Amino acid sequence: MKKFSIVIAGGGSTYTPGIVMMLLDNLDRFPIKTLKLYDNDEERQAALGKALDIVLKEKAPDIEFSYTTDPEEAFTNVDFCFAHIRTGKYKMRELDEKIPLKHGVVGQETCGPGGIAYGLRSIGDIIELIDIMEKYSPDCWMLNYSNPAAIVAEACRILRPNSRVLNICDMPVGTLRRMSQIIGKTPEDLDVRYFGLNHFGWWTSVKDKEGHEYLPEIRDYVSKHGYLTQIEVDTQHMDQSWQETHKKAKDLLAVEPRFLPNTYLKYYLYPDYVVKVEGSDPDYTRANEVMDGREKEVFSAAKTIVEKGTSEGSEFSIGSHATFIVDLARAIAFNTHERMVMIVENNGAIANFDDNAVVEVPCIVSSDGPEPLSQGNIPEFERALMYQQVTVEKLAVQAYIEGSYQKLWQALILSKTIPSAKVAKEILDDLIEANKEYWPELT
Ligand SMILES: NC(=O)c1ccc[n+]([C@@H]2O[C@H](COP(=O)([O-])OP(=O)(O)OC[C@H]3O[C@@H](n4cnc5c(N)ncnc54)[C@H](O)[C@@H]3O)[C@@H](O)[C@H]2O)c1
Ligand SMILES: O=P(O)(O)OC[C@H]1O[C@H](O[C@H]2[C@H](O)[C@@H](O)[C@@H](O)O[C@@H]2CO)[C@H](O)[C@@H](O)[C@@H]1O
Ligand SMILES: [Mn+2]
Repeated sequence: MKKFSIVIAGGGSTYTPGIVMMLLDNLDRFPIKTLKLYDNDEERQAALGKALDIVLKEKAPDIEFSYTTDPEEAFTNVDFCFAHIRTGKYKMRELDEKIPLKHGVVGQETCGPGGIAYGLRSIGDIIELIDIMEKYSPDCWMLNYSNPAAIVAEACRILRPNSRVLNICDMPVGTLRRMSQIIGKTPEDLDVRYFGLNHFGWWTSVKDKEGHEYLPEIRDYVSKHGYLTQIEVDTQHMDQSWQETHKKAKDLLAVEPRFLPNTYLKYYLYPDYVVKVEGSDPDYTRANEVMDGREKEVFSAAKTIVEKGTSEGSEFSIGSHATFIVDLARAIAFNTHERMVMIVENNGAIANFDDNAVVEVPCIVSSDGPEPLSQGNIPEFERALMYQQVTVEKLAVQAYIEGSYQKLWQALILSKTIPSAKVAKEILDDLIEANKEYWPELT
């Protein structure tokens, strides 16, 4: 079997060890020749790189492993770039969450004003990464997890329409894992129909390979418990705030009882609840929870491995969300025609939605990339919500490209998370100040 060369961009990410461990667990399905880490923060990446060097020497000495901050070295002779960068790091995520909250508005990584702010920081760095990849390895595919995926994907569609970049999200697979537990199956047993935008969608069917429809059974469970399941499905997302999110799916289902909701809809359908009842603490948000939790755990595990000179007894855990990346890379590398929920240009997949909208739908993935599967017409309620949100995403990208204050203000006004043009302006002005180092100048 051919061996592949991979660069992980955002090598210092908290997800890097989980992805590397998962790659090692799948070497029989996806053999690796070279594995490189690339980051623009040398110190952060080296902390993980040194530990992973030890892990790889112990577990897969044949793989050529290295880490670098040099783009040419990182991107030369690679088949795949797995990208998960965070422009501005957790320091800026914290501000994305805290600034809106100060104005009584949802403060979230990818939704509402925080997501828009993050989007305007991410676009430039992602486009730069694509250009570097194309310069040094023109046939390379980028599997891009970097958030906010909806805005990043729209920017790629406009600015690099022919590039081999696939923007992806693990939420659909993560939630399918929960659904499969509810009905005593595994995700591999199930095929779904799904429509929406990234972090904004609904499942309309969950069937096994014999064609049995499980939607009613899952809906019945979700109407009582949300997606909360008894088994620990995911070591990284069991914090209280995520439990609340999975539970809240119950109330999302009440709004549209026919379909199963993506949990991120809570920020748009229950923003008042999120801010006032759920206990969004303006001084301690998810960014703080992640810095005190996942980031500390991952970096202290790395430190222990380096100090002991071995990974025995203090191993990194396998990233549960990371299997999606291997399945996707395999689909491209081996033309597997796997069915996966992907972020793509609509082009008729949702019949009564704009062709040029970036949507999230099931696709068949082959060596040519994803081919969207038709989801037919969607109901008026969902269509209207989606149209409002996709316009937010389009305006944000246009604002970035044109340097337009007006368009960014309009994007914020249109976000269902924001109550008025006045509040939108106040938040925008605070975000501009906080993002001076990262955003284009807006006039
Ligand atoms: N799409 C999804 O469903 C999904 C799932 C999980 C995580 N993510 C995303 O993955 C990313 C990483 O998340 P994290 O919590 O581990 O963040 P993190 O801050 O731990 O890691 C991000 C890394 O990217 C690096 N970086 C920033 N700009 C860069 C650039 N221009 N070039 C190279 N490296 C750069 C940083 O130095 C940092 O080491 C985020 O964008 C997050 O939203 C997406
Ligand atoms: O708040 P964070 O940084 O812990 O997580 C934010 C990411 O959450 C989603 O991904 C989850 C997924 O929902 C869960 O099921 C599991 O598989 O883990 C994923 C993260 O590894 C979301 O899709 C991402 O876009 C967010 O970045
Ligand atoms: Mn996601």
